[in-house]
Amino acid sequence: MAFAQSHIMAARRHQHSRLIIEVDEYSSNPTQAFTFYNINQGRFQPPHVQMVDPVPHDAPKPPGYTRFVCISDTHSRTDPIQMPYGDVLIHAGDFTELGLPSEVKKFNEWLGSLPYEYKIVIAGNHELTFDQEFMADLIKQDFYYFPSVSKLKPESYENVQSLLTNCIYLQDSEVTVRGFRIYGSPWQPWFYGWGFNLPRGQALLEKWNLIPDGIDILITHGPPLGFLDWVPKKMQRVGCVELLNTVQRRIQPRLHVFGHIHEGYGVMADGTTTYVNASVCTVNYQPLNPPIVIDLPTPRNT
Ligand SMILES: Nc1nc2c(ncn2[C@@H]2O[C@H](COP(=O)(O)O)[C@@H](O)[C@H]2O)c(=O)[nH]1
Ligand SMILES: [Mn+2]
Ligand SMILES: [Mn+2]
Repeated sequence: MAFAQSHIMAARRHQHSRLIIEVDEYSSNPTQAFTFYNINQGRFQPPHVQMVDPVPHDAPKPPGYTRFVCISDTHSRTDPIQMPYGDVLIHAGDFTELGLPSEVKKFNEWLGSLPYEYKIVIAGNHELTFDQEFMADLIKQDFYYFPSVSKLKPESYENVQSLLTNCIYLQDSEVTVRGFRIYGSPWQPWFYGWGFNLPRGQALLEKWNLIPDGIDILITHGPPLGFLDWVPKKMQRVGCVELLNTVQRRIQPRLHVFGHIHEGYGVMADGTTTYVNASVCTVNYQPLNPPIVIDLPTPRNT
């Protein structure tokens, strides 16, 4: 009996224990990490890793599917975007230039004009006012790096999230819609000290460790290493190594939507997860890339 009980306990512990992701030895050099894992493991190569053609906007939705319309990096330039039919809108951050309340209100009005059943939004590094710690530091530095934000009164942005009345805003949090568990997080690797920047390695891994097991759709502002994260002018991979390891080894979502690296617009898949870089704006901040449509089978009992 004692054996049977301890055996059951061990099985339970196994069932509830979570895979621990550790900081990668190549964390601080993503280009080197990409080369190493490609040569030694073929980690980013066919046949399991492929570019994917996006679903045409006029393709009929298969019965029993939910249609996701994915956009990112609209940077207050929504007017020319042709929005396709769909059920759920996902915006992966950088909807403004500086997170000014006037920009947030305009974006919220635009969201209100769209017909989707659910609209899910996260912040990016340009939504400065959504990052409360960033704003507190900025005030201490007398707005040295962002003088145009200095005219804002703290009362106008302290509760800036509440201006987003026409969507579900996620910030290290999750929501279930149509049976899909969806998690959103704005953090990305440090680059010139914008909002929600964190150093590569342990600091970012701690944010990814907040993502619960069992998430179906992950939304982050930045890409994981090796998926639509290439910056041609620098000849660099800039995706987060810890995000890749968390996505591929622990979360294994059906869909991972991000933006941030405008040059990486497109769709890839690794056999488990479909990766969408939904940047609407090009590297010159022109809103020329169309929204990306993804159909997923709707979970039963919803
Ligand atoms: N070499 C790197 N370039 C980066 C990184 N993060 C962003 N970028 C470049 O900036 C644009 C636009 O980004 P935004 O957040 O200001 O809209 C992006 O397309 C890249 O060219 C980085 O970590 N390293
Ligand atoms: Mn952007
Ligand atoms: Mn960005």
